[in-house]
Amino acid sequence: MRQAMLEDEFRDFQYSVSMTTRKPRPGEVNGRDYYFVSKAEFEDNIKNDQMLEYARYVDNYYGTPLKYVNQTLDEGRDVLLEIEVNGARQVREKCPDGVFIFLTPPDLGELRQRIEKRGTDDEATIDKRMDKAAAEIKMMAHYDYAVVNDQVDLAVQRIEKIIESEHLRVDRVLDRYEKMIGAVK
Ligand SMILES: Nc1ncnc2c1ncn2[C@@H]1O[C@H](COP(=O)(O)OP(=O)(O)OP(=O)(O)O)[C@@H](O)[C@H]1O
Ligand SMILES: Nc1nc2c(ncn2[C@@H]2O[C@H](COP(=O)(O)O)[C@@H](O)[C@H]2O)c(=O)[nH]1
Repeated sequence: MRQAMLEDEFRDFQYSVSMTTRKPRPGEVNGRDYYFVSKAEFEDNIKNDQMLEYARYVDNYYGTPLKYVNQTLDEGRDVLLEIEVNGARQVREKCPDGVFIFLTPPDLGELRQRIEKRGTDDEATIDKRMDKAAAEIKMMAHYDYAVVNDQVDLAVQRIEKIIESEHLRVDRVLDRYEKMIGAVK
């Protein structure tokens, strides 16, 4: 589902395309779903400080290239990162005003069925992904919101509401109102 659904629903937001050393799944397109790179290329990006964050996840690197995120934020637009928990912790440290949403399956049995149905992973990899999923749920306390992905359209609506509300937070708009008051003095 990745960005196809999200971009459709969140027209004002830019989805950040991650970099990974994972092999593309059937139908995945380089530069749209991920930048698929070699381990050496990924490690070069780390060495050259070109990643906002990165992590190892089930035998592969995943990370967010910094350049695109900075460019989008400089244009005054929101950036949507869909990343695992270790990366999210790094982003929290670097971007404390970010909003952190924990997206969770209805339960782990359902998640296993979904991954099996996708048909892209062998049994050992599915086991590793399930272990990760269980461990990640323990990190939920470090997030701002929890959204259950029971149905994609409902999950999207919940995320959209969070983003809308976050834009209305006083600490995000106060500056604008103070300028308004200042202008009439
Ligand atoms: N609400 C849902 N109902 C049914 N199937 C779903 C739902 N959400 C996701 N899926 C499917 O479950 C599988 C695993 O989804 P999941 O979101 O974990 O992986 P993904 O979309 O490939 O991206 P990523 O793991 O990188 O976040 C995918 O095949 C996805 O299409
Ligand atoms: N830390 C990061 N995690 C990422 C990034 N892009 C994706 N992910 C997460 O990896 C797992 C596995 O993804 P999959 O496509 O192989 O199923 C999943 O939890 C993604 O959210 C990233 O840039 N940084």
